[in-house]
Amino acid sequence: MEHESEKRFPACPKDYELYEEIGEGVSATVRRALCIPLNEIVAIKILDLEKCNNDLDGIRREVQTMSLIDHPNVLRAHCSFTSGHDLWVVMPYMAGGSALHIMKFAYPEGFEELVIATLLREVLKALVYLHSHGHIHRDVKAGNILIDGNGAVKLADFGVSACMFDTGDRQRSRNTFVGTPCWMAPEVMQQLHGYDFKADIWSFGITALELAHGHAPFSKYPPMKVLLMTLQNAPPGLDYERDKRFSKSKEADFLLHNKGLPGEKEQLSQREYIRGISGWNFNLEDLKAQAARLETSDGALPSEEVDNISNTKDAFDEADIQQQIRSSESVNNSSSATSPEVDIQDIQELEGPFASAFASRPLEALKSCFDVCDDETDANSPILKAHLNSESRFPSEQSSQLGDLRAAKCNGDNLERSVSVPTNISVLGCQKFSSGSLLPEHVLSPYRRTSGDTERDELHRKHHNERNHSGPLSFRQMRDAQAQQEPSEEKVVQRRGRFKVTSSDVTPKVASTANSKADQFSGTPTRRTLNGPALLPPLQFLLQQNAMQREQLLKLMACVEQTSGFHSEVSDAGTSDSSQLCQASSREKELQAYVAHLEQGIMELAQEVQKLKTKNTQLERQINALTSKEDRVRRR
Ligand SMILES: Nc1ncnc2c1ncn2[C@@H]1O[C@H](COP(=O)(O)OP(=O)(O)OP(=O)(O)O)[C@@H](O)[C@H]1O
Repeated sequence: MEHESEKRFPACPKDYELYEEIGEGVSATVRRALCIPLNEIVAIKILDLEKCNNDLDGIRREVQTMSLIDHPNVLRAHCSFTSGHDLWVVMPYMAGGSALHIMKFAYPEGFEELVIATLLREVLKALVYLHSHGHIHRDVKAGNILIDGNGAVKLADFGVSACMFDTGDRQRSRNTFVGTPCWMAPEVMQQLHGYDFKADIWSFGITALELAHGHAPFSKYPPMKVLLMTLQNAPPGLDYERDKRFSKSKEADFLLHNKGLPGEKEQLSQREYIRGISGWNFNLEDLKAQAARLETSDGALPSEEVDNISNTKDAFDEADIQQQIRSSESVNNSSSATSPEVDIQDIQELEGPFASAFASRPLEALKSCFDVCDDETDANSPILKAHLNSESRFPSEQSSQLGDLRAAKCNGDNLERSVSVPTNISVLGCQKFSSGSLLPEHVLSPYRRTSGDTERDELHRKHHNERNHSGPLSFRQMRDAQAQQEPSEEKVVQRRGRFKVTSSDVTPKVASTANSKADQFSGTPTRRTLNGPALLPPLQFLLQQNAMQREQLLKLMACVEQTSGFHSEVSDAGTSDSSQLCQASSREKELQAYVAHLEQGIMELAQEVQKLKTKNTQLERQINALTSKEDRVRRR
């Protein structure tokens, strides 16, 4: 355990000299700073309390909880205090930046498997710790995986993000989300039955995909569409056709193909899935309309692109997701069937079999991604102690890749090159940088602008404009989007971390008409009892959707065959495999069978009711006969 915080960090703004901004969230900015009395560099997260609709005490409590956290993989606050309208949270400065930054500037297509495994392993340790202490992180994402100057990986933003979440019931209104809900678990979006630590596991999975692909699933889409797709589709996952570079673990194979899952569990899983979709707390048509409006109104996606997306990517994503339904259901099933303790135990147990897949000295893999800055060296870091003196050992595949990079000239002027050359390459091929290539001083930071450095600015602009719906939306971006979507700030009805739920241009949702399939599909905010008639409309709707998607897929496949150069885009969209079509149709068949089964059940119930009615009539007759007999006897 670290005991950095045993140093007394002053709780007064004048004791800190603020330097450049190193990060920006919805309601907070993060700045590098010097703690003057201790002569130590720190990071200070400055939260604008006016933008946070929680009460101050609640925030204080959360920050206090944060300072009680003591785990090498969880970033712990040194101290916190208020300054005017702001809350200052003083934290250790993580010189390596976030996994998101490293990825954006050096590995835009995602990290190597070894690096991903290493990062995730450290994050899992943090989550096991938090969950076993009854905490939910609620904001697991690459942007919150921070790396210090020694290569230690820490999960950041615990407590700080939590305090931005509130717990009130979702307003029954047409909601507008500002921010990106890419990492948000469906149950958190639904706000129906609450959520637990499993929400973190969802975000963890999304983060894994983010690290693998360079962006979170659906990150190109506007928030409302992400919301819709997350709720509508089965959980995203790796596509082993597209992601051939990743090894296929036995565990993943098991989950993907549901091998050995007993029939009863499979049924339970199916029911879970259907229960999930029939319990939506969203009006599907509203969401679609809003997503469509956002796509065109915010100028993020030109209409052509929107068409492309809706005609290609969506369709393929859908098919891709259909293929993954089995695996996701088995995951859902197993997680829902076990207690939190059991799940945590499972994670711990997984360490054994998984351990062999990781680097024997995991941080070595990370150390290849950035330099160690001597002045940032933390002698107390257990990870540093374990790894600092170790020689890098890489699997042959990675070595050859490094060899390629080694061939590249290390030129400080070439930013892209300088950020993509790992430390050990610098050591081998050229003079080692005294500070990390990924340290803010040397990496092209989106937040740091050096005057006269037009190349940086250009790259910054490029990256800033790319994927303007992915990753942490900058506050300015969100403010602009918000300005378009929300006529006034008063309309905000809820704020959940990065997400704002507003009631702008909203008329209270009137109870859906009985004929509205969409409304029936979306469900009502109160929990419904699961009965046959209630299930039929959503299932029918799902069938319809499946048919439409299949049609789209067939069209697209024909199109792909004709059009050259389209293939990469298609495969990028995550599908193109005819087996997915089979999956979709087998899913359709399964659902049809289920509908038939339900219809039969309903018929049987109707017959039963009829029998009972007849019996009832007979009993009434008997009672009448008895009563008249009794009357007659009495009269005599
Ligand atoms: N202690 C730290 N040391 C170094 N950089 C940090 C530190 N804390 C945060 N950052 C940087 O600041 C960025 C933004 O952090 P912040 O927590 O404000 O935003 P976010 O998590 O992306 O958004 P939000 O809090 O709104 O969900 C991080 O991604 C990281 O790059």
